[in-house]
Formats: sequence, C-alpha cells, structure tokens
Amino acid sequence: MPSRKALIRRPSPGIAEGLVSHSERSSVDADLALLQWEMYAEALREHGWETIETEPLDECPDGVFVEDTVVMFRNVALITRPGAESRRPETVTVEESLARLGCSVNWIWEPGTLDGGDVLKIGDTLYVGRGDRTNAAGVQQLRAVFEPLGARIVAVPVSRVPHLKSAVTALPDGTVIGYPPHIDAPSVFPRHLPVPEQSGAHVVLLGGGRLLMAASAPKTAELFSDLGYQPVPVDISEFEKLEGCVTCLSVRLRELSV
Ligand SMILES: NC(=O)NCCC[C@H](N)C(=O)O
Repeated sequence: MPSRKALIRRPSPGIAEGLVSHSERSSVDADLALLQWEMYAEALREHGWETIETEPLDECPDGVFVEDTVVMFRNVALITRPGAESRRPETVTVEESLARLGCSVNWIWEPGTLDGGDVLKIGDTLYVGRGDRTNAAGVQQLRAVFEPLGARIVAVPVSRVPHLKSAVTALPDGTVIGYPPHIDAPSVFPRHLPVPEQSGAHVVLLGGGRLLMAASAPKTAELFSDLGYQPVPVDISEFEKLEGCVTCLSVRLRELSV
C-alpha cells in the first residue's frame, strides 16, 4: 500500500538565529514557533498523514526546515549538501531516518550544493532552481541520480528568493502557482497561475483537493476555493520571518511501500 508519511523536525530553541537572506530580519518568538509547528503537524495528521519526527537538533537553528535536506523520487532519497554551510549538519539524522524507513539513499557530493527547497516535483518532472543555494554541480548530480529512474530534470534560474519553491509550487492538476514578482522565468512552466500574495505561492497537497497553506494568504485561499479546492490554513508567522513556508516544514513520502 502506498505510504502517507511525512517527515518533520521540531524547531530548535535557537530558531531565532536562523538564516535570513532575502528580507529584513525581525524577531522570532521560539515558544510561538513551537506551538505553530505543533499545529502544522496536527493538520498533517488530521488529513491522513502519519508524521515521523527526525531527531531534534538544538544546535541547528534552521533544522525545522527539513525539506531542504533531501529530495525524494520514488523510494530514492537524495541527501542534499545544503548551499548554506551552517545547514550541512542537518542532513545526517534525516539520512538515518530515511534509511530506517527503507529508502534507497544517495548523496550530493562536494563541490555540488543543492537544497531540497529548490526542487519542485510535478509528476515525473523535477524543476530545479539554480540560485544561491543550488549550484551547477548540484544540478548535474540531481540529473545523474534521477534521470536513469525516469525523471525529467528542468533547470530554472532563481535570483529573487532563497529557493525555487519560495517562488512557485503546484496545484494537484500540475498548474504551477507563483507570486509574479518572485519568479525569474515564468515561461519555463507550461501552465502557470499567478497568485495575489507572496505566501500564497506555497501549497502542500494533502490529497483529495485539500491544500495546506499559510494563513497569511487569505486572498489566494479564496482564489483556490473558487477553483474547487479546499484550503487548509495554518499560521506559520514565525517561520515566515525566517523565509520559511508550509512546504519546507515537512517531506512527504508518497511512494514508499512499507
Ligand atoms: N525550502 C525552504 O523554503 N526553506 C526555508 C529555509 C529557511 C532558512 N532560514 C534558510 O534560509 O535556509
């Protein structure tokens, strides 16, 4: 039976020290972040996802953004080598968790860098953002690992936001959604729908038309409702201050047979 598991990591008490690269830093409330993270995990569970917690890493302020540590394709976990050096220690425990879950594990090697938040998967197509965090060697290694498994890798320039998925994600029908000022090359995407809010660009597909999204994007939620989807809003204000979004707080494992 296909699994519906989601890997998550609880925020570090030092989360306020997390990286901020494309916006002004504002103060983060670590207690509120923990509460918001618990509600996020609860929303996943309420919609049928079993949450699996990878080991907490108090010394890694950005460890909660677990999406950046791995790219999943079928049952293969490609452990990343994050572009920000401070984030590299985050991958070890994720690798252990995924190996325990029965994934086949592969790695990005030096000089490659790649962040999971730069990889948007739509069916068998993997769009990969080439920006501050993911370099050309990282893109080449992504191709080498996943093309033989049937993936099509499409590289996309990213300069306005930290990660490709800070700018675009996709609806269940494959339509790419994005906030236009943040997208370098919208014409790369065959079907593209602009959204009116920056945090409206991020959805986690919960199944059956339900879209987990940030409470900070009410106009976009209205647009999606109007298109026949069911938005599931969660307040992630403390993660947004660190340029995080709903997608980067979990890794959904959809194709494991366990
Ligand atoms: N995939 C993502 O959008 N990850 C968010 C990472 C935020 C973290 N503060 C960082 O800059 O790495």
